[in-house]
This record gives sequence, structure tokens and C-alpha cells, in this order.
Amino acid sequence: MILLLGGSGYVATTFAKRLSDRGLYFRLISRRDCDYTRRDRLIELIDQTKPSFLINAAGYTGKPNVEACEHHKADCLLGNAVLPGIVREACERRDVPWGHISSGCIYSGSRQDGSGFRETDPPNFCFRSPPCSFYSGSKALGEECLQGADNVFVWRLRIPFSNRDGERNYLSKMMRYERLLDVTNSLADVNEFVDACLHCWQHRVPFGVYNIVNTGAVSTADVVQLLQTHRHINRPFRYFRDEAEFMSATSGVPRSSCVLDNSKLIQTGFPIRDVRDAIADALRTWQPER
Ligand SMILES: NC(=O)C1=CN([C@@H]2O[C@H](COP(=O)(O)OP(=O)(O)OC[C@H]3O[C@@H](n4cnc5c(N)ncnc54)[C@H](OP(=O)(O)O)[C@@H]3O)[C@@H](O)[C@H]2O)C=CC1
Ligand SMILES: Cc1cn([C@H]2C[C@H](O)[C@@H](COP(=O)(O)OP(=O)(O)O[C@H]3O[C@@H](C)C(=O)[C@@H](O)[C@H]3O)O2)c(=O)[nH]c1=O
Repeated sequence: MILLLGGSGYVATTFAKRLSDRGLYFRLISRRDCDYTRRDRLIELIDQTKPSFLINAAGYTGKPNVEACEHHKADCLLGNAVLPGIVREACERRDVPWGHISSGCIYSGSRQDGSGFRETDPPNFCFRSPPCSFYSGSKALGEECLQGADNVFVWRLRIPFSNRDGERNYLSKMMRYERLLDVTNSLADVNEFVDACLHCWQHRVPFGVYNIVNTGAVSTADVVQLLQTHRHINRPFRYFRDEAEFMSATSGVPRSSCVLDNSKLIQTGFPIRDVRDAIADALRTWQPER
């Protein structure tokens, strides 16, 4: 049985759907059912349910976006930096292997030679390497709390998308924002992300940090071109002149735009798709929100 924390969240519900589809037994836990942010409660839950694996898909992301983290710093630190350490302690005490959802947003840009950041590169968009958003800083601290742990996967997600229209889907956002910031990013099809995480556990690949993104990177303009081709959206898309204009027109919170290298994941045998193919496929099979 798999314990899945973060019950009401976007990523946890995606895991729940994929686990159900595969007929894998799991329990989706919300803080409403059990306050897993308290170590004693989490240990009790583990003792009662005896999971073979635990997935921590809980954290503070901010609604409608990471800007909210700047105004809710305590909740953000609790969810992203303190909670991973609590889950670590509980899982180590009860010898339960587990996976933690981290974020690629602890990086900005790419390596000097233009290639993507590897798992061994230190974060460069975090409190120890400012500037950063409060969200990114808190996620990097969360990873630090897991350093040295030997029974955990740290799965880095980045800018999720899928074929289901919705407020958390990057492709929906690109269709709805009045103006776009033209940056280059690695992205992840959220269903493929979940499948890759489950592959890590089911195939017993070595524990550690994994960048779980589709292969390659795309600019916003590339994504717009794919929207025009596959969704036939022919209205003009408007762009911010540059990041400075984006910052002054929005609430001034910097975003991480970055490229991640996923070759460590690919070496485990998971056949993740090229990002352009994955976006094109999502747009071709698009399910509009009702
Ligand atoms: N969505 C994204 O773009 C990305 C998300 N991630 C990471 O994935 C994880 C899940 O994100 P996502 O599902 O999108 O987020 P959501 O905000 O949709 O859900 C997170 C869930 O975590 C639980 N939670 C536990 N502690 C807190 C807290 N202090 N504040 C708020 N919620 C808390 C809540 O569930 P409940 O109360 O039901 O237990 C909440 O619904 C996070 O760690 C996030 O950093 C990484 C990269 C990209
Ligand atoms: C607000 C806004 C953003 N953007 C761009 C900036 C950025 O490249 C992209 C996403 O920005 P948003 O503000 O929508 O989302 P943001 O909250 O920054 O998204 C992030 O959420 C957290 C939880 C993560 O971990 C990240 O991986 C990422 O998914 O959209 C625009 O083009 N126009 C806009 O008006």
C-alpha cells in the first residue's frame, strides 16, 4: 500500500488517478483526515496503515501562482521546507522508503555551455544564491533537509501541463494570459511525470534526486506556435517586452526560467518524450474545461 500525502492537491490527485488506473492500492491523505504536518500524527498513521512506500505530494504553491508565497511566508516555509524534514524523520523511524515532489524552479537559466542543469549542480535561484522567489527559496531548503537521506527519491517537477484544460495547466495559462513572457523552459507532462516517479519506485532504481521533465526545452514563442498549429488559435498573442516589464506589470516576483537535463532519468530506462511532441500531443487531444 502506498500512502499519498497532499490529498486535495493537483499533483496528489494526478498520482491518485494514475495509481487507480494501474490498480495499485493507495490511500490519499489530506490534512483534513490526518494532520501529517505533525510528526507524531504521521508516525501513528504509518503504524496504522503499514505502507510499503509513501509519496509526499504536499506543499505550498500559492494560488493563483507563486506570487502568493511572498504574502504567506510561514505557510510556505512549513509546507515546503519544514514538512519534508518531518516526513523524513517519520519515514526513517519506521523504515519506509518514500518519494518527495520537489521543483526545478530552484534554478535559473542553463549551464554555461547552454546545456541543462544536472542533479549534481547546486541551485542558483534560492535563498543561498539570490535573487529568487520565496517559493523557490523554500523548495531549495526543503531539498537541503533531505540531504544525506538514503531511502528517498527527490523528484523535481517543472511547469506541469496536460491535455486537460485547467487553471494549473501551463498550456491553459498560455491561452488565457493577456500578455506572455518569452522565456525558455523545461516543462513536464504531469501524467508522464507521475508515471516516471512510479517507474522509479516499481523498478527500484537507486534513490536520489531526479529531474523529471520532458526532453529538451521550449520558448514561449515555440509554445505559441504549437497552439496556433494544433488548436488553430489565430488571434495575436501579446508579449511583455522583457522580464523587467513583466516584473513591473505583475507583482514583481521573479520567475525561474530554466533548462534541466533529464538524462539521469532516461538512464533508468524510462522513455520520456520530447517536450515538443508531448505538447503537440496534449493539444491534439485537448479536453476543454466545461
Ligand atoms: N503545480 C506545480 O506547478 C508544481 C508543483 N510542485 C510541487 O508539487 C507539490 C504539490 O503541488 P500542487 O499539487 O501543485 O499544489 P496544491 O497547492 O494543488 O496542493 C498541495 C497540497 O498540499 C497540502 N499541504 C500540506 N501542507 C501545506 C501547506 N503548508 N500549505 C498548503 N498546502 C499544504 C494540501 O493538501 P491537504 O490539505 O489536502 O493535505 C494542498 O492541497 C508541491 O510540493 C509543489 O511545490 C513542483 C513543481 C511544479
Ligand atoms: C502571470 C504571468 C505569467 N506568465 C509566465 C511566467 C512563467 O514563465 C509562466 C508561469 O507563471 P505562472 O505565474 O503562471 O506560474 P508559477 O506560479 O510561476 O508556476 C510555477 O508554479 C510552481 C508551483 C512551480 O513549482 C513551477 O514549476 C511553476 O509551475 O507564465 C506570463 O507569460 N504572463 C503572465 O501574466
